[in-house]
Amino acid sequence: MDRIRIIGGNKLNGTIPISGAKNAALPLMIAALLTDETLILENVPRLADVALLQRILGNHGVDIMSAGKRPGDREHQGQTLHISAANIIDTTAPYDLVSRMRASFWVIGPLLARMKEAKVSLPGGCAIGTRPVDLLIMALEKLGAEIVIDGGYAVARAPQGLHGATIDFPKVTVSGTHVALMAATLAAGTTIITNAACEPEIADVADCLNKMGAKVSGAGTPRIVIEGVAKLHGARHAVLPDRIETGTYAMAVAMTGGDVQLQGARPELLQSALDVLTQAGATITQNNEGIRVQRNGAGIRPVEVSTAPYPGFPTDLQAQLMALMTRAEGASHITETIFENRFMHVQELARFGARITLDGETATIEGRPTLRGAPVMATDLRASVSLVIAALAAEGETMVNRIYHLDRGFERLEEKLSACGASIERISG
Ligand SMILES: CC(=O)N[C@H]1[C@@H](OP(=O)(O)OP(=O)(O)OC[C@H]2O[C@@H](n3ccc(=O)[nH]c3=O)[C@H](O)[C@@H]2O)O[C@H](CO)[C@@H](O)[C@@H]1O
Ligand SMILES: C=C(OP(=O)(O)O)C(=O)O
Repeated sequence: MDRIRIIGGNKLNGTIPISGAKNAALPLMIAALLTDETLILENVPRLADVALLQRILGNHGVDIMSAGKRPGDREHQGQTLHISAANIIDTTAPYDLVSRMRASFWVIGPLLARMKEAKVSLPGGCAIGTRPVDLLIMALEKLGAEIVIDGGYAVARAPQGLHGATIDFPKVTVSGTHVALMAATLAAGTTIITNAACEPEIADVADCLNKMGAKVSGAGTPRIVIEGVAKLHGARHAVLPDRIETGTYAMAVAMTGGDVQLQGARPELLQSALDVLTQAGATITQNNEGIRVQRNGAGIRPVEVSTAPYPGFPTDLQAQLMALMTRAEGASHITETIFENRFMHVQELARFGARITLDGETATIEGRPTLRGAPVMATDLRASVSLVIAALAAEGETMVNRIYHLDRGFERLEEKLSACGASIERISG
């Protein structure tokens, strides 16, 4: 299994290109199931999750071609995928594939809408909480589906097709909103989703659906209205930049000190996180290229932060902020309100000498002037990258084990960081 070795202590200086967002690319690829014409997606990141979803879609009979570079493309431009679901040969998404990536469960929405049936394995448990799918099932039932759980599968049927409905989510759910939105595009009549998730990835998917002929308005707000259409067609769409990758590298720079240009980043996608970084002592400026992050001289100031649905501080940046606060000049408090058990990084950060105590959903972090490198490993994606952030500032060597989590969500991580002066290398095998 690959590992990453980091020798801490170098400041980061240079440019980091921001990739397309994993959490938009996945539902956009799934949206291709809604049409028998080709959906062309640009700026798709090269990630393990994207490759796995290609396999899952392939299993349904979807044809995916990765187009070569075009003249004028940047050296590391994301890939362009031509996705054609002209013939769906199988409406079952099997356990061995779905259990490895939660978002693959979302195929249930488009399959039901277009094929009137789907049999999808319940997604695997995950290291950040129980993560049920009851609200996704509730939304599809409102749209007219009959769903039973049988043998670990959600078996869904809508023999008469789906129909429009009002779906009022009792809590904000990104997965629920994606699935309801995609399914409603082909339902007969109008669907209104209230208390919808407002994450930019939802608005990106809605933009793409509208290019495919859907009639969606209000995406990016808590009230989305979808007028169902009989058929969707092909389209071309570029995946928006990854705000979580952006925030992660911004925190890495705040941690090590230095001056880095996050190329292609869009500040409006992560304003709450940038505000927290400014409070912590980083200087953030927007320019034509993206976002510039600097911390020169000043220490790291402690912060009080609670995670919240968009536009609040993202849970997907909570672990990275905690790593940063391990070196703050004072005590910070970070409260996790989205997932009940997203603190697996706490015990690993302790290996660097960090002082963190947990009380329910709140972590208190007593900042320390120095961390020391250590062997570490993590059980989820963002926790893993928080260990990389700690390691970049720790004295001596850190070995990060089990890095397949990192490969799920960070494209060329070690290449991007070493180009800015980090001492970081992947050790294969
Ligand atoms: C691929 C992707 O985009 N993943 C993101 C997505 O996950 P995901 O879409 O799974 O997260 P949700 O927004 O659905 O979950 C939010 C909360 O609602 C709960 N819930 C959800 C569905 C349900 O049927 N019942 C239920 O109780 C969850 O357990 C959680 O406590 O949004 C999360 C919250 O921003 C991010 O951390 C993930 O990175
Ligand atoms: C939790 C995440 O992903 P997933 O929802 O696919 O587990 C994430 O991207 O941080």
